[in-house]
Amino acid sequence: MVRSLLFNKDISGTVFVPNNSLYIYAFPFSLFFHHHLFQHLPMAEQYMMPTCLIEKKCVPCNLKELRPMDEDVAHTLMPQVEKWNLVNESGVLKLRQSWTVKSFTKGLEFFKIVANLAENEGHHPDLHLVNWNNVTIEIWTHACGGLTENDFILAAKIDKLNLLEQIRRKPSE
Ligand SMILES: C[C@H](O)[C@H](O)[C@H]1CNC2=NC(N)=NC(=O)C2=N1
Repeated sequence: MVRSLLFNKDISGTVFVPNNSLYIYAFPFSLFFHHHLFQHLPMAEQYMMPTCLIEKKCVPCNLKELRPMDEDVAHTLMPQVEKWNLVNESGVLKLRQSWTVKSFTKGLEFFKIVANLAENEGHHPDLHLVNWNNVTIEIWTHACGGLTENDFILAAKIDKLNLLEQIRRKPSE
């Protein structure tokens, strides 16, 4: 139970949903502003933070008992994929991010770099290239119809690629 003076209620895992689909995760901020509230918590709870996604590897999604994660669990991982939006498409949670590239072929180069990463991870995003220079990537685990840790690992690794910088430097074929 994490009480906040600011909101005067239990805010552990609270999500404030402004008028768009971007979720703002309050917990880290409340941790910063209300750290004195945490002194009474056992050490483990005070510093219980998600594992470091960038160092993990995606695992095969052929486990029969694979289940999509709950929305509140997804929010504990969002701070590690802060450029991504968490969207809920008719009950299916997905990670989504969009970029504008300079040309159609740059968009394809963008996809090629992401495809190499996806093949290495054995986990694959949905790639959209629309209106010739708008790239959108959506990541979710098709095998269970929702989000698993694999999706967050892939999202974190895509951000680490620094794609716009990479395709800017590459001469167009
Ligand atoms: C065995 C292997 O893990 C599966 O076929 C993978 C391949 N890539 C995948 N990618 C995504 N996004 N969802 C899946 O369910 C999935 N399944």
